[in-house]
Amino acid sequence: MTQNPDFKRNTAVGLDLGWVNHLKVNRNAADRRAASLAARRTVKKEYQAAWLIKAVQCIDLTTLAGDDTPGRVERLCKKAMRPLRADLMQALGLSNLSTGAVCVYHEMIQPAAQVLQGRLPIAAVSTAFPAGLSSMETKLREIELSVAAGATEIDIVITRQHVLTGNWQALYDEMVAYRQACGEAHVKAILATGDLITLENVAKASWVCMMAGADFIKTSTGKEGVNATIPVSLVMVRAIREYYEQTGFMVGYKPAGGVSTAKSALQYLTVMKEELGNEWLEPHLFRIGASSLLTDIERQIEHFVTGSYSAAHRHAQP
Ligand SMILES: O=C[C@H](O)COP(=O)(O)O
Repeated sequence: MTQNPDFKRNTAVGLDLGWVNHLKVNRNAADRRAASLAARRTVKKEYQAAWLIKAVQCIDLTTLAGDDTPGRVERLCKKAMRPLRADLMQALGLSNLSTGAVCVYHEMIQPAAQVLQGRLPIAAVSTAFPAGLSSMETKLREIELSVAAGATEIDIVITRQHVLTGNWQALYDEMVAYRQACGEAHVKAILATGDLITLENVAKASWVCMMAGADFIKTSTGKEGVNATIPVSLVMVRAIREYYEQTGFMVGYKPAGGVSTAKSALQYLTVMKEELGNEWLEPHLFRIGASSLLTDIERQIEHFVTGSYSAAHRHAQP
């Protein structure tokens, strides 16, 4: 996930229940800050194009559908390796561009690996995605099988009932076990924030997963009623910032689910830049989990290059 040999991967630091139990979140303040961030920073023209290229590099290009086929995954992987049309790449003076990774179900790891040949990371969703309600034994085995099949990133789903019942020890223990089962593969902890009811629960779950060694914290599976939002993102990235201040470990952030427009991608980049700084705007610390976002980004870049929009259907869907 990271090319930097000096990068210090997060490891379990122990569960500090006193800290977790005292976490508080002011919902109104988070909403106000979210609204002001969206309104305050707008980027135009070549700056916008540069930010959109950055967004492309941070996409986990995703297909997580019951009717996925090796053919669809093959197209997704080809798109991930060449996310923009050749004429747009040429106009922008770019020779190399790819998304951060592809993200698929376990059964699609092998078809993805055949196309990618190690050129891009494969993230696999795991632990009985999206509900997470299989036995622990099954979930750990699933992780091991996905790593053995070639996934270098594992997106696990947490057990929501541990959060909803305040059983932080159980959440910590499962996250430690998932991290261990991943071995060298990096682990993204999906909190399914739309199921967690309060922002305080989101903050606490973020902290517990980081204390247990998560490499990334991720908002959603894309299957909850409410997926990534800016207020939830503010709570999660502030937890990442404080965790870094306390431990020195840099944990990544992945908003996922419903991020389908270039405009919304720019908002998430803004949150990262304003709250965490430029260091967190790289693919080893920031990903956007999205299935259709790339289509809109390519359209906006085409508009920047040619001055006009083409219909979305003219852009190859992954
Ligand atoms: O993790 C990624 C999400 O499942 C993708 O959600 P989306 O299809 O709404 O972009």
